[in-house]
Amino acid sequence: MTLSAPAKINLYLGVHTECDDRGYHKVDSLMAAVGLVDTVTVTPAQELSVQTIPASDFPMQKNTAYRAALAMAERYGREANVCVTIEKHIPLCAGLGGPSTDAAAVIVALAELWGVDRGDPALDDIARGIGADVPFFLHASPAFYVGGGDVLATEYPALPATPVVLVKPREASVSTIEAYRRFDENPVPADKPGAIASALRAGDAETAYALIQNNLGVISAQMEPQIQSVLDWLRAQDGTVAVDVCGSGACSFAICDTVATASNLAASAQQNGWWACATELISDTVRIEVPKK
Ligand SMILES: C[C@@](CO)(OP(=O)(O)O)[C@H](O)COP(=O)(O)OP(=O)(O)OC[C@H]1O[C@@H](n2ccc(N)nc2=O)[C@H](O)[C@@H]1O
Ligand SMILES: Nc1ncnc2c1ncn2[C@@H]1O[C@H](COP(=O)(O)OP(=O)(O)O)[C@@H](O)[C@H]1O
Repeated sequence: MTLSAPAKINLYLGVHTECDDRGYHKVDSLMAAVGLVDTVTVTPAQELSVQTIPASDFPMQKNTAYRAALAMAERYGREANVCVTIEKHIPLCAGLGGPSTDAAAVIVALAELWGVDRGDPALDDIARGIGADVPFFLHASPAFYVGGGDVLATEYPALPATPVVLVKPREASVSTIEAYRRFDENPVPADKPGAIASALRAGDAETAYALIQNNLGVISAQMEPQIQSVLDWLRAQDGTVAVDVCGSGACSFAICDTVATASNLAASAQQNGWWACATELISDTVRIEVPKK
């Protein structure tokens, strides 16, 4: 079975200083999937294995896909005897949710193989046990998450296939843990999410894009000056409608007026030595690919 596992951007990220029992910050997170995908293949095997292309520099057992398979096996009393191959396209330490979407793809694949209803709430519990962003990839996009950013509050109508450019300084990487730690040292207050949530509920994409914000991204840009350089550059370009950091970074995104703007900006960003990709907002999260006849 082959699945496409998309990246996400945060249209709104509001981190608060309060933390829950796990030490997770209270987070309001409004996420949307984009068309940049990892491709995850899950096939029956003698035992569980996970490999990535290109190969990872960390043990298979630490891969979120491996952890998700074990958690599924434990919950449903089954053996996770599958070989998982992940073609990686989503950059690491980017705030694009790469590890989270890969984990969600394995949850969806095993649920399908074992006849588990995709609406089973246990899947959300397993997902949030792997990481705060994982539940998002099991549901519709865009959607609003509360709690630690891992509890679904509202799914919204699909947004138009809006052009987006993603730009990441190649050497920059921000650890999510470190970004939250620095936030605690010097918290930046967040505006309330009500206005952007209302715009999305009404299907008013233009108003929603004007209200994009991320108070954790402010911290990440302070931690990594190259993120600030990318933000400044994107904001100075013609045709960018809204610009912000993806989650905790180090990637940033711009909503663009046209497909041509997104692809021209990706080309110019690459000439600046940055990783960049022109893509668009999509309405699906993890999806099982139907084999071509
Ligand atoms: C910041 C966000 C925004 O979407 O994502 P990324 O930018 O990393 O993609 C999320 O809040 C991250 O989600 P995710 O990357 O899944 O985080 P996890 O693996 O669950 O947590 C990593 C660490 O971040 C901190 N953490 C995470 C979530 C949260 N609400 N409060 C926290 O303090 C904790 O220190 C935790 O140990
Ligand atoms: N399936 C996976 N794909 C990529 N990285 C993974 C995966 N599973 C675990 N990791 C680890 O997660 C780290 C990136 O995590 P994180 O910074 O939270 O990503 P992001 O911010 O891009 O969502 C990698 O450096 C790697 O060690």
